[in-house]
Formats: sequence, structure tokens, C-alpha cells
Amino acid sequence: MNRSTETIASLRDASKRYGKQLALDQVNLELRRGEVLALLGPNGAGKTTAIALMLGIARPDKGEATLFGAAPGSLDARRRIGVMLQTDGVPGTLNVLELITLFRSYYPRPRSVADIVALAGVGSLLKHRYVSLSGGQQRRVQFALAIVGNPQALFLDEPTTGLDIEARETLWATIRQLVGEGCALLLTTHYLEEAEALADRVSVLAHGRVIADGSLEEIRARVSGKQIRCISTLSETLVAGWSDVREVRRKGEWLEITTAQPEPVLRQLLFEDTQVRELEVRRAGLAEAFVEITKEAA
Ligand SMILES: Nc1ncnc2c1ncn2[C@@H]1O[C@H](COP(=O)(O)OP(=O)(O)OP(=O)(O)O)[C@@H](O)[C@H]1O
Repeated sequence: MNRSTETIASLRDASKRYGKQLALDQVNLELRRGEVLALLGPNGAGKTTAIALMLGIARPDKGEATLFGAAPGSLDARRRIGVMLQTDGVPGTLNVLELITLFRSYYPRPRSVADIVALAGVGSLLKHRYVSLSGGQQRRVQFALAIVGNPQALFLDEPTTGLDIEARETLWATIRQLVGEGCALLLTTHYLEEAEALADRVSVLAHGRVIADGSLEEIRARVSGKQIRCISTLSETLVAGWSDVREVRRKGEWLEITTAQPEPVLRQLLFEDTQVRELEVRRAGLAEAFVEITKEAA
């Protein structure tokens, strides 16, 4: 991926309070040219607020926000970015082609309609009024509108919420293409596999503070262990009590066990559940690191 150290957007020691709620507490973030930074964290951690400060939608009470080296909010900066927030503000009575045409008129050098349609996969929606679209279709149109201006940086707040698997993978492929062309991306998501698929760097927020940041590899390495996955009827509580078990999660009939010592745990698993099936052992990933990091912070 095309990387450089040029800063596109940043927060420096930025704090933001809404009434009694401290939404951000001395946060430092930096989005660099050509990279994908994933902002992760539980509900209410401050991710949307961080984006709002970087875009100049809200101002920090303390500290500083920059966009292209200046205070955010200028027309020039707005023309160089694409934004997809959780609230859309899209005029619902227009059809998709009219929306794309309208948004193209805001930018000095917009992408061609054909390019936008192909990149966002909205060809079949052009004649439909925005209000008549499903949630997932609206999300795709919002993405189309975010890339209309040929942005140097994209800010996508939970872009794939509500998308089906095919639409999500199409969006990932498009994002990879745009990033490959030099576009920077700040992404918030609750899908850790999305961050794993796209991000170069990860910042984890909790209660308004950055509790971990680094490359995807550095964050993954916070959990050095392995994950055992199997179909088993053993209870989570029982398995959590075994020595060497760090974390246990049940997902339907699947049991996921994180451990630094897979061999003794596997022996015990086979001993206690002779019916265990579909056993696999793999390196712990971002999801396990995220659980560990947020647990430590709590
Ligand atoms: N306009 C607002 N007025 C009052 N409180 C707000 C406002 N915006 C955010 N907050 C509060 O600030 C905190 C951070 O919210 P924020 O939306 O940034 O979190 P988030 O990490 O994006 O959450 P989610 O994953 O649920 O989207 C929350 O406690 C939220 O209730």
C-alpha cells in the first residue's frame, strides 16, 4: 500500500465534553496519507465524536484538531474529503442519479457518474427515490456520495452496518482500490474482521481515551496466544475454570477458547468431552486482542 508520513487529519490532546459526559479525554490520533486507520471501541467510546472533531462538525474543548494541516471546516478541506456518517442528511425525495448529479455539482473535479456507479455498485438503484431504498441500499448510496468528489481522504463511520455479505465484500474491494490509489481512510467499525481485512493501523478507544494503538500486527501481538474453536456442549464457566484458559466465548454451538498453552487445554477438552467436533487451532486474531485490551482497560 502507498504510505507516507504526511498527516491528513489529526487530534492532539483533544478533549470534548457534552454536558456531564466526557466524550473524549486527551485523545491523540493521526491519519496519514494512503493508510487505513481503524477506530475501534465499544458503544459510546467516542469514535463518532473523534470523527466529528476531525471534520470540524464539533470543536474540541481542549487540544487541537487538524485537517490537511489547518483547522478543519474550510471549504477547500471539505472538497478534498468524502464522509459517510451514521446520520445521513441526504434529501430523500431525489432519486439516486439526481443525488449523484447534485453532489457532483459541489466539487471542482468530480468523478464521472459511470465511475461512481461502478465503484459503489449502485447501477440498479439509479431511478429509485432515496427514501424508498432499504437500509443497506441507502448505505451504498451514501458511499457513492462520499466518493463523488474524488477524495484524498475518506471518513467512514460504520460504513457496512446493514450491508449483506456480498455488498460488504464489494465495498471492501472498492475501499482497497481507492486506498491503493492513495486515498487515506479513517474507518470506525464494530466488525473486527472488517478492521482486520482493511486496516494498516488500529486505535482502540474506551470511555473517551485511546487505550491501545499501533499497527494491526502490533495490536494482534497483544494477545500472543492461540484460539481453539470447536463444537462442544461443555459450559463456558467450566472451561473458563481450567488452568491456562484466558478467555472463553460461546457462539451458538461453537466454543472459542483463547490460551497461551493450547496443548494441555486440548488434552483436557478431549478428555472432558468425548463428543467434541470440528476442532481447530489458530493464532489469536484482532477479535481476541480487542476483548483482552478492553477488559484490561475496564
Ligand atoms: N450530541 C451529543 N450530546 C450529548 N452526548 C453526546 C453527544 N454525542 C455523543 N455524546 C456522548 O458522548 C459519548 C461518546 O459518543 P460517541 O457517539 O462518540 O461514541 P461511539 O464510540 O461513536 O459510539 P457507537 O459505537 O455507539 O456509535 C457517549 O457517551 C455519548 O452518549
